[in-house]
Amino acid sequence: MKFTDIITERQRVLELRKKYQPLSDLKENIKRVKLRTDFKKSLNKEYEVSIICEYKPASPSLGEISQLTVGDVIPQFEEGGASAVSVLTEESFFKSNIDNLKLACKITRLPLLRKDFILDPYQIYEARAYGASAVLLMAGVYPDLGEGIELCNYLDLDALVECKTREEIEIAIKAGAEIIGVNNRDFNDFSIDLGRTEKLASFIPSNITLVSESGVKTPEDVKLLSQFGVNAILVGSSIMTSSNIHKKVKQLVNAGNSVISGDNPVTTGNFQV
Ligand SMILES: O=C(O)c1ccccc1NCC(=O)[C@H](O)[C@H](O)COP(=O)(O)O
Repeated sequence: MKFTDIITERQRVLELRKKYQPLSDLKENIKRVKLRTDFKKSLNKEYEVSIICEYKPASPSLGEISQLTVGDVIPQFEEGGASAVSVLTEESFFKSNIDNLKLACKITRLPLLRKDFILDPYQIYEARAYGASAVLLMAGVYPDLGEGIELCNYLDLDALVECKTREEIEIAIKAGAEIIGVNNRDFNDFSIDLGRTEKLASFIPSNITLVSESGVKTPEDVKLLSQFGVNAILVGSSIMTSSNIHKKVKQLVNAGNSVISGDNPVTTGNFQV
């Protein structure tokens, strides 16, 4: 399976969604959906690396991960001290859907990220209509990043702009990104390299919120990434496969709480001085 297969499938399902629920309907629905902001704020805690916990039932790299529902896991994310929740909404490869976002809204007051392969403004409106506080925009995938970020601003959504290279970071900054995510997973062979965050962190100014995404399994991983000046870490698989989700989240959260004020007192923003 190639990354382009995911995008092709996403495009196919998107066209069906547009027929099932036209944009005009979504715009009507948005008027009735309570605004959930503060995603960015929840990631910017002084002397603390925030943990974003992801609802992820399956993935291309692991196949089926868990049969637990959002109702099973989100209260445990909350109890463990998660700062925000990411909900995967892709059907075919991640076995979730947009209704899980709506359900998540009823379960938690934590900020909610819509995690998907966003290709079209329709999906940004959809995220807002289903209760998201933020959406993931991939710098290498979304057709016009500046317009995407502007639409997010217009709808009071935060945009987490995912970048894989220094060039993508430059594009994201020019487009007005305020939150940048560095994904540690290679989308060709699915290998993980936490060193990618280390490599790219220095190109991200400290006024931009930095999120490290993917491959985090242990408190040691959290401590390592904390040294690179990240503000937040997005974790999915290792939490979803844990036999004690609440305890696992707490361990990662505690690791994020202790590092900056303890082991790395000289870290400021995304740059180490
Ligand atoms: O997770 C995958 O296998 C995957 C494959 C191809 C494209 C994207 C993929 N994952 C999306 C994500 O970014 C992760 O779900 C998220 O960062 C959490 O990662 P992890 O903690 O490693 O589950």
